Order: sequence, then structure tokens, then C-alpha cells
Amino acid sequence: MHTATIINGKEVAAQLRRDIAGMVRARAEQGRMCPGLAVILVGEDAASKVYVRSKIKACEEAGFLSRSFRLAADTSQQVLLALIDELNEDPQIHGILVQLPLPDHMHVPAVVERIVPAKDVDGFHPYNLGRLAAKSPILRPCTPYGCMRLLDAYGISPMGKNAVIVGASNIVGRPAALELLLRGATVTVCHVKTRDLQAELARADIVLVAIGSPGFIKAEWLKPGATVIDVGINRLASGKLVGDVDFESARDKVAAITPVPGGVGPMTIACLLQNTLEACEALDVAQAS
Ligand SMILES: Nc1nc2c(c(=O)[nH]1)N[C@@H](CN(C=O)c1ccc(C(=O)N[C@@H](CCC(=O)O)C(=O)O)cc1)CN2
Ligand SMILES: [Mg+2]
Repeated sequence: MHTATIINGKEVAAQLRRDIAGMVRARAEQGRMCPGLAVILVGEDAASKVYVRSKIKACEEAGFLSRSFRLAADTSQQVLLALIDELNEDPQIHGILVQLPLPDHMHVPAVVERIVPAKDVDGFHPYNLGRLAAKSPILRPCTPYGCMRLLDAYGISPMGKNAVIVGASNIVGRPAALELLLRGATVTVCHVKTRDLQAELARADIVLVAIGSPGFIKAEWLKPGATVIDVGINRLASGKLVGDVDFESARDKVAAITPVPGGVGPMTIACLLQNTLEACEALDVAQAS
């Protein structure tokens, strides 16, 4: 029976984090600053708390300075913007991250756009998205960037391939389209208004799914030999975490697939560290000149 290569994001992320820690140690030996990340969490979203804790732990393990800010769910947007203004000016902080989702009374674009682009380690600021769209990325959204690094790690080139993205979110689908286009794929982005998703998937060599619907993508919709990147993280009533793709049936049909957990998720955090290190290096150079 054919069975797919399981793309081990945990392992690839761990190696990237070790490499980053090595670079931070080398910086320290040269008397250069360690990268500093500020993480802001507004409210009590349970999953967000887990992700923020993982990010802070990853910072500590890589030798970064991390500062964490917990704001109550009813904090005004003005207070959040004032905190961002302070961090924008703080020379020890090279990366500022506001964990999403934000409470409903906040306007996400206004918050994201308050972060100076040089410290926007989530890569969500229109300046950084624009740089990616214009083929000269600087800080890139962590999850799509992590997906590309997974493809690289497994020698899977998007060049000339049909890539179909399912889900057009600002965090994943849209920037993933730009990443795949940059790597030479022919890109289709599907979303809730797409008329015939199955027809699009039938010719997809690379499928990247980020919709937040457990097991939505069925094995019979996939092209034999495709590569499947599953960004979905869905917790079932049983407590089990599953992706947006029906993994158990898909693995018998495709060439390679990311598992959930242990696929894309760990890469998001490793790429956040990578971006923070790059932001630190760029700010260092800017200060020296
Ligand atoms: N400001 C941001 N907010 C959000 C982002 C983001 O990149 N920036 N992405 C997601 C959540 N996210 C990081 O914040 C994230 C999600 C999942 C994982 C992860 O490691 N998942 C593990 C499973 C973890 C578990 O047991 O729950 C896996 O897939 O193996 C890391 C980060 C939304 N918000
Ligand atoms: Mg995963």
C-alpha cells in the first residue's frame, strides 16, 4: 500500500530553533545585543494563552530577551496603541507581536499598522505584505513562511506546479499565495465563494489548506501524488487535535502531507524567532550606520 511522506514540522522547527540559538550565542560572543521580542495578549482566549506561552518559552530557549504584556479583555484600543508606541521606541525590543484574535471592540488593521514595519515580526503590516507582493520580502508572515521552509526541507519545489490554496485569510491564505507565486507556482486561491472546489483540487500538485474546519478536505478530492500542507488546527470534543484534511485517508493517496499536530504549527513559532533575529540584525545595522 502506498503511503505518503509525513512532513515532520516538529523536527524541522527544532533544527531551525537550534540554528537560531547558535546565531544568538555568536552575537553575544561578538558583544552584540540579543534579539528582544515583546508579546502582547489581550483577553482570555484559551488557545492564544497556549500559543503565547510557547512563544515566550521558545524565546528563552533561543537566548532572546522576551517581554510579555497581558491586557484585560476590556482594555481600550487607545491603551493598546500607547503600549505599541512605547515598544516601537524601545531599543531593546526588535520585534512586537500582538496575538490574534483581538477582542471585537478592537480594529485589527489599526493595531497592526501601529507597529513600525521594522519591528513587525508577524509580517502583517501592509508595508511587509507589500514587500512580499513586490518580490522583495523583508519580514514575512510566519505561518506561510514556515510552510515554504517545510517544502524546502523536503526538497519539494513549487516551481511550475499548480498550487491551490483553500482559505483566503490575511494571516495564512493570502500571504501563502504570494509566497508560492514567488517560488514559481501557478497559484489559485479558493474561498467560500469558489464555485467548484473539487475541480480546482483535482489539478493541484500542491494543496495548502487553512480554513479551520476539521477533516473538511477529503482524500478523493486530491490528485494522486500531490503535496498537502494542512494549516488547520481544530480541537475535537474528544480533545484530539486534527487538521482541515482527512489525514488518515489522504496519506494513502498523496506523496507528502503535514500532520496535525507536529506539522505547520511548530514552524510558525520557529519562523517568528527567525523574523525577530532578522529584525534585530537589520536594526543593528541601521543604528551602526
Ligand atoms: N499574532 C499572531 N496571532 C496568531 C498567529 C500568528 O502567527 N501571529 N497564528 C495563529 C496561532 N499561532 C500563533 O500565534 C500558532 C498556532 C499553532 C501553533 C502550534 O505549534 N501548534 C501545534 C499544536 C499546539 C496545541 O497542542 O494546541 C501543532 O500544530 O503541532 C503555534 C502557533 C493565530 N494567531
Ligand atoms: Mg501542525
